Amino acid sequence: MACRYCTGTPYFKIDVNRQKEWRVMAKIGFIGMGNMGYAMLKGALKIFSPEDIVFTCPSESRRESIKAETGVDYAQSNAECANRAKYIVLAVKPQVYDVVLKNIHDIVTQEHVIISLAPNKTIEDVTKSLGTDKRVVRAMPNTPALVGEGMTGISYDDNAFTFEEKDMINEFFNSFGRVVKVNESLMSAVVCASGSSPAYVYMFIEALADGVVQYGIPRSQAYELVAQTVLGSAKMVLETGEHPGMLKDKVCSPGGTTIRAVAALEANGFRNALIKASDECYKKCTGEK
Ligand SMILES: NC(=O)C1=CN([C@@H]2O[C@H](COP(=O)(O)OP(=O)(O)OC[C@H]3O[C@@H](n4cnc5c(N)ncnc54)[C@H](OP(=O)(O)O)[C@@H]3O)[C@@H](O)[C@H]2O)C=CC1
Ligand SMILES: O=C(O)[C@@H]1CCC=N1
Repeated sequence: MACRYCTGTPYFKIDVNRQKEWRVMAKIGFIGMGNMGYAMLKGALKIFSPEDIVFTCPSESRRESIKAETGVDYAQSNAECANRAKYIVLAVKPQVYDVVLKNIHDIVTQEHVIISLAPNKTIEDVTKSLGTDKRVVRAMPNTPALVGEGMTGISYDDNAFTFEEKDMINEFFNSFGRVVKVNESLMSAVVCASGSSPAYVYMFIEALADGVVQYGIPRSQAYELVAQTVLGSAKMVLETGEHPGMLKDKVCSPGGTTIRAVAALEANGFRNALIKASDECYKKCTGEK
């Protein structure tokens, strides 16, 4: 028998009375509980209570373990999850979007707010699948949401949502970090800036730690030294408002250690490597070869 998560139709017939019961039970429904869904859930629980949330994912053991860990109840199918929440987060890979959107197609109403996380799916793509009267927010969060330090870019049609809904959308994304609203044409650039870039930041931390472990610092101390430095430097940019170049200059004593390291980075194409990484990321988002 086909798995209920893989078929295009809800696996059960919707019971109208049960539907009403579900509707009042949770505000936010996560479909998919992988890296991003779990990070957002954990972050959101710093503000929302478990009763405000419902989730689903195909693996029963994962559903049980997340429920045991967080107290958040799960739905047994995508359709049930959509039926139990107003704000539905599509935290699944783009490859399974079609099947998930078919699962929830008959459940989603004009009252729902669909939050789509896939980098290459436009608001129009999702509304085409669900019906053009359906309301979609496109969002690009990142995994630091897990520790309440996420960064999310969002895009939506201002006229499609009430003030209360816009407040709730902001409250939700702010519950696990910061949020900025951008024009949808800039969402691929947001993927490069904050969606994918945590991976390169971890590479930076790992490489810098490798560099100093050579000189005898224990690895755990190397990670602490480097990670706190990244955190502090990021905070300087956010909180002082100073240009990153000025902040860099303040570290580079004339004839000192830092400028020598900076020169080595420039000689090895440090900035260029990051700009080229953004180019590749952008191309992947937009489908360009
Ligand atoms: N990871 C990241 O840093 C970021 C990811 N995103 C986007 O978020 C989305 C999710 O990514 P990510 O969390 O990394 O992916 P994962 O693969 O880690 O998680 C996907 C989740 O969806 C579940 N799933 C698979 N098939 C179905 C189905 N048919 N119905 C319901 N659930 C299903 C998976 O279950 P199972 O594991 O059992 O297959 C898993 O729980 C993607 O669109 C991604 O591009 C956006 C920003 C950052
Ligand atoms: O790599 C990806 O496709 C997803 C989107 C942004 C981060 N992870």
